[in-house]
Amino acid sequence: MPRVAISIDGPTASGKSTLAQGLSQALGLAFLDTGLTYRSLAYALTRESAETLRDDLAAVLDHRPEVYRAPGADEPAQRHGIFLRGEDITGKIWDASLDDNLKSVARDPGWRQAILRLHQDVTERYGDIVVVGRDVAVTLLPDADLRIYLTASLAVRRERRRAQYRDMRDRSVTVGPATERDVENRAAVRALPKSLEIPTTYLPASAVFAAALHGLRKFSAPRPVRQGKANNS
Ligand SMILES: Nc1ncnc2c1ncn2[C@@H]1O[C@H](COP(=O)(O)OP(=O)(O)O)[C@@H](O)[C@H]1O
Ligand SMILES: Nc1ccn([C@H]2C[C@H](O)[C@@H](COP(=O)(O)OP(=O)(O)O)O2)c(=O)n1
Repeated sequence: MPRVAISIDGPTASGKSTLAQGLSQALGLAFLDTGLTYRSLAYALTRESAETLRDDLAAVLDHRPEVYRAPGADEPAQRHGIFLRGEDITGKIWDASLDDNLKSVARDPGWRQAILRLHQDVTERYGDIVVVGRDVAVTLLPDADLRIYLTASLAVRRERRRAQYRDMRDRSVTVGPATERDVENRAAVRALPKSLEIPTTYLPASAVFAAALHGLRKFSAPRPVRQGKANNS
């Protein structure tokens, strides 16, 4: 049973990875960025047949999450790494030419199911974890201690992504409005217990981090003992 499991959902450039990285470092957790698996599969499809990948994705693709083994550690004990048949492809999954493959993978329920199974293996192996990505609260971490949904206006998300990738010519900076999937996902997270929506448009990353920690404390605090009428007399 994990000591702590946190899910972070939200649209592109709402600050999911930034918050996850901060929480995993502060609390000494693993950090699984599920978007990296979607990107890796988009890349793997340029090298392997869809049939081979569908048959047993975990046998071909290895996603090693970032891991902080102690709260407050300066450096992770392990950095994010994606391996295709043992070859490190972590640096190859960002090219904008993979965008079409990425969209097909994300839309296909069969691929989503295969990726979910791979992620379930990872969360079982690593235990205490922060997981980032669309739909993870609903599909991957049904027992999370805290479910975060981040929002930010489209203009702010576009500006964040543009600034983030300013010096990286191969990366796609396209950021669109929240998709139908984002809207459904937001409603689904809201309906779950221990969920916290953080509107980040006007909040610096440090304030988002503080709000998340506050939520974690609130939801993990023991419930106050109710005083019955008989005890109050
Ligand atoms: N609250 C915030 N305020 C301003 N910039 C932020 C905030 N959160 C994240 N950023 C910056 O915005 C960019 C996108 O954040 P990122 O965490 O990669 O988003 P996501 O994982 O949701 O796509 C990064 O450059 C990050 O430093
Ligand atoms: N759990 C996930 C993670 C990513 N995806 C899809 C949607 C995203 O456009 C791509 C790439 O993920 P990534 O985390 O890099 O994307 P964002 O920065 O959040 O837009 O994969 C998904 O459908 N479900």
